[in-house]
Amino acid sequence: MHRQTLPLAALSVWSKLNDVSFFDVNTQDLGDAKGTALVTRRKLNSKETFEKPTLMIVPHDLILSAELVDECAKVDHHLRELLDVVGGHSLRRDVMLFLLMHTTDNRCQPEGQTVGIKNPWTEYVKFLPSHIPLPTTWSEEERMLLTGTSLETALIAKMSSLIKEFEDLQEKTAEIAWCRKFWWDTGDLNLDAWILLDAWYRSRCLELPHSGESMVPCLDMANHSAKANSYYEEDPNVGVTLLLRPDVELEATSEITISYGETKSKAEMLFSYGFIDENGPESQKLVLAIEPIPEDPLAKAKLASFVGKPLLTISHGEGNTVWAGPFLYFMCLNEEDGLEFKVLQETDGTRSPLRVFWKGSDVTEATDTFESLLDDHELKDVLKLRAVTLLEDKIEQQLQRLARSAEAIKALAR
Ligand SMILES: C[S@@+](CC[C@H](N)C(=O)[O-])C[C@H]1O[C@@H](n2cnc3c(N)ncnc32)[C@H](O)[C@@H]1O
Repeated sequence: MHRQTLPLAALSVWSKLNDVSFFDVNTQDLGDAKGTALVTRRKLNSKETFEKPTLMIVPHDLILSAELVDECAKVDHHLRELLDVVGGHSLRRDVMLFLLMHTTDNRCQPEGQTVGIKNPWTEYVKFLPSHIPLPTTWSEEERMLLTGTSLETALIAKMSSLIKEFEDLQEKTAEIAWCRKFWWDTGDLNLDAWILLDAWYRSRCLELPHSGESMVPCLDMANHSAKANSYYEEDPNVGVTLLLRPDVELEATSEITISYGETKSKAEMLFSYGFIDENGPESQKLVLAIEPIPEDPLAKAKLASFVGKPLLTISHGEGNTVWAGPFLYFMCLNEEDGLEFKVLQETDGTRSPLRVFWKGSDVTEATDTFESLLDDHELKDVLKLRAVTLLEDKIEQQLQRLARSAEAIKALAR
């Protein structure tokens, strides 16, 4: 999408105009590896002081949260119209529509009107990067690198939901004159632009105690570290404050970092932020989707009635490898073993949803606990062996896929 950008050097002017205070902190471009970052202007020390050194204050009215979207939609009839037609699905999608309005080029219409009402975000979006290395923005070849990893199916699902959202936007706004003029007739708005809006949101939003999931201008220039030297707080009367952690001593031009989430796995970091922090949690996890056996006549009923998602998780940490796959136990059972599906007649004559019975007892709410339900069965060892055999098959298939992916990576590197 054609959009205006502003150099990082102009951010200090924007900050002054919008009352964002920086204390001893600058923004700096760290190049392709990390993009923009916050760095110290001078040596800072939080050791031996009682005051928590404040690095930045962002006023409350700049926080892009559900509240700001609602407030803006009250005065901006174009944004209101857009939200009425395609909004209301999720906060993420509403914020993406808000950002879309602010990136829509405000070239004058013939009658002298512009689209959307200006606010501080109209300029701030011009500082946001045009590329974020989230897997959704990777090329086909780069996506191949995820073959056989936990992210492969997650990325396929994410791409298909982004495509659906974009097509929905296109279809529902096709007859709105200003959308047609600025987006569709010019071809200015395409799927890549929608993917970038999603990447902005996911890589820059954070959870605030009062405002909820939000984007905070300027604070969103802070990069992540598992050993972050700073943290943020929200005061609803003031806004968001960035503070130096206690016992931190930093030289001038050191990077100021925050934590994007201490418990996030490496896969989650790559999926939502486009990088892996080598200092992040050590444990390695592989999550695979399990499909029922195609010849199983009960396959559809099992999928429909399983509590939770049919996943296999293999985790490795502290010298130990463990697996969990409750669907495998359910998947390997047949009617002869004691499994039954029934649709019951309710007292009002209606039919109940599918119910699952194991050896005569209703276990509809417990289909993810078959590993223990099997313990009372006279053939429990045989049944459990079937589940382990399915697990072995799944791992074997996975190893073959990983080997093919390794060959593809070698070919790419040549
Ligand atoms: C909230 S933004 C931080 C500012 C960003 N660097 C920029 O250029 O605008 C989050 C993005 O910064 C980058 N990033 C943050 N921490 C990083 C790190 N430790 N290593 C590599 N990239 C990082 C990733 O691209 C991530 O999606």
